[in-house]
Amino acid sequence: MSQTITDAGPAARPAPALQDIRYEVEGPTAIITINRPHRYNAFRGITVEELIKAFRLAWADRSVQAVILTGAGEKAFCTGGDVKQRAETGDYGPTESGMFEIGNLHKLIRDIPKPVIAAVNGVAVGGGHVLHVLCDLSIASETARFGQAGPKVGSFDAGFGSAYLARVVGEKRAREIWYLCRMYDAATAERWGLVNAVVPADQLLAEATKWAAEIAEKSPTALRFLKQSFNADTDHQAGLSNLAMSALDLFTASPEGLEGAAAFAQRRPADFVQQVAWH
Ligand SMILES: CC(C)(COP(=O)(O)OP(=O)(O)OC[C@H]1O[C@@H](n2cnc3c(N)ncnc32)[C@H](O)[C@@H]1OP(=O)(O)O)[C@@H](O)C(=O)NCCC(=O)NCCSC(=O)CCC(=O)c1ccccc1C(=O)O
Repeated sequence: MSQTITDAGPAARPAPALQDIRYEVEGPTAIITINRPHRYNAFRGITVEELIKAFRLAWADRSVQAVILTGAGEKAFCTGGDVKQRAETGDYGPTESGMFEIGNLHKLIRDIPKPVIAAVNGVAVGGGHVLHVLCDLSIASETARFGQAGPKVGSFDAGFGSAYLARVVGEKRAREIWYLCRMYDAATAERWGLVNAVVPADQLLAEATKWAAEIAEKSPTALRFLKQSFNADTDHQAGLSNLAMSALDLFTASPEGLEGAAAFAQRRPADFVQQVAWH
């Protein structure tokens, strides 16, 4: 993905038609909302493609100085890959590009030279948890819950999802999160440094907007260099992410990976051990 997007101004580009997300600009803030509440805001291929379009719009729009990423409804921020879609078709569904670009989305959230704030309005699990971890800042509602679930449903993110998480919460806690697949409440997330602040659910978006407005008072150039400086220390994890996504492509098509998705869709415990293909 290109590192430089020429700022031609929003008028130069027609707004794309979006079906899985909403993109709104309010003053200096772009608000990107994953809008699949019937699937707890799980993402499919199209969702990821639209998120990439939205982040690129926010990058190119000089009036936008901060981005808020959130989920529609009160239940979920994002629950990662759409496991039902994967159980039905064996993949995350068709896309314009023909690719499932979750790795590029991860890199884009890091590369957009403007602070990204996750407003975590409910469950953030699996690939949805990874999205909030990758945001510069996270503000959670008191009702938010956090965790990784890949090893329960035949998936994993062994790129930023493991390595960058360990930078945020430390090795022991990152390993606990991935190995046990428990869910953690907002107070624990705040204590562990996973989120910057916790607020009542009805104040979440207002609080995130307030933080974005405070950011917008600062020098965009100073913030751009600071973000790039913070990122530089972990940019090598992008290579790890490429490897992890290649591994995940193979794993999700394996009997063990397919068993995880099928068990979730059929609401039964998975029998992984019978499907393991190595000794
Ligand atoms: C989120 C839950 C903990 C919520 O539990 P609960 O409150 O009891 O509600 P439910 O009745 O379970 O769910 C409500 C409703 O939503 C549907 N749903 C929830 N999550 C998903 C999902 N991920 N995909 C599709 N549908 C979902 C659920 O089926 C219900 O629908 P009904 O019609 O009412 O039946 C709980 O739901 C839960 O644990 N969900 C599974 C979350 C999960 O496992 N996500 C992880 C996917 S794997 C992953 O994300 C790690 C890998 C990764 O990051 C990645 C990296 C690169 C490429 C892809 C991925 C990827 O994400 O796969």
